[in-house]
Amino acid sequence: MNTMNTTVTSETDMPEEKTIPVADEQPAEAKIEEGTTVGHPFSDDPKFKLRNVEVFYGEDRAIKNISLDIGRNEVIAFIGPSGCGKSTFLRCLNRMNDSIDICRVKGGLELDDEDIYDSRRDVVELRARVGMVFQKPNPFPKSIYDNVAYGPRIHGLANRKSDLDDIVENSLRKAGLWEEVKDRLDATATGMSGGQQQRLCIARAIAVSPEVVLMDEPCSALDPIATARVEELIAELSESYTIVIVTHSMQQAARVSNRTAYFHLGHLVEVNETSKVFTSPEHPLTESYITGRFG
Ligand SMILES: Nc1ncnc2c1ncn2[C@@H]1O[C@H](COP(=O)(O)OP(=O)(O)OP(=O)(O)O)[C@@H](O)[C@H]1O
Repeated sequence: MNTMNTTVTSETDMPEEKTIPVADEQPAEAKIEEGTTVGHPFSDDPKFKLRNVEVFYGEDRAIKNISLDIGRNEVIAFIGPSGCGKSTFLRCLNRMNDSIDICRVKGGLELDDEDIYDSRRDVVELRARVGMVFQKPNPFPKSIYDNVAYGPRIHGLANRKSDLDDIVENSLRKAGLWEEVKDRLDATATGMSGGQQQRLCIARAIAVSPEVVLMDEPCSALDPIATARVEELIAELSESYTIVIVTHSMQQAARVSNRTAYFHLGHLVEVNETSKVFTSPEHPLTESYITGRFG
């Protein structure tokens, strides 16, 4: 038998192998064109209009020319590999990056057509309108009641004790916590379970009647039951608020959001209806990420 035709004599004779992309190794067709996002990054009824946004930490550019609208009363999820800039971009929406000395934000960022970064803007008022819930529940070392009453007190939202009581009760009800805590409002918040503490932080955020709630991986410190409870809550809150959620869980993004934004190395690669992102993504990098090839 003549085996000459099948004998590999050098590396160049090797059959071509298909490579699977990993984090630093992108498929050739997966080039990112800076400032270009595939899908539907814009909205007919934007709450936030974000244009050519760049964020620097010192000399390092963490956000690279991102333009996006966030619609009124939509739930939008930010997903992408670790370090791609999801939290940095989220924190621009209520100027949480102001507290980081080396951080600079450039571009057009508007909330209801008003410049978020206008130097005359009252940042305390901005953060009352655009509340935030963090990864790790961070209740104040105060009573359950005082945690929720804190914001309304500093913003002067209640003139009488009975008004404040109503705000506290309504906020705890909306956060699905009232029945569990109504008989121990004076108990210290730090004695609650992690899931209860996170729902308390959500109650605290909504007590000042925000228009937007930003959530930075709100369930990452919670068990599956507490996570399910917070996800139900997001669905209920989405009727009244715009919600922006950063999540590492694609299942969570699929369960709670209307649109999903995929970030990669500081770029916004794709924004689309959530069902589309998870069933037929338009960009090869999104596809690689959601099929678990990297990230
Ligand atoms: N305070 C900071 N000082 C300097 N660099 C920072 C700071 N915060 C974030 N970065 C850098 O900015 C980039 C984006 O980080 P960011 O935390 O926004 O990403 P992320 O997608 O939210 O990541 P993760 O999913 O791991 O939370 C990273 O390179 C990170 O190292």
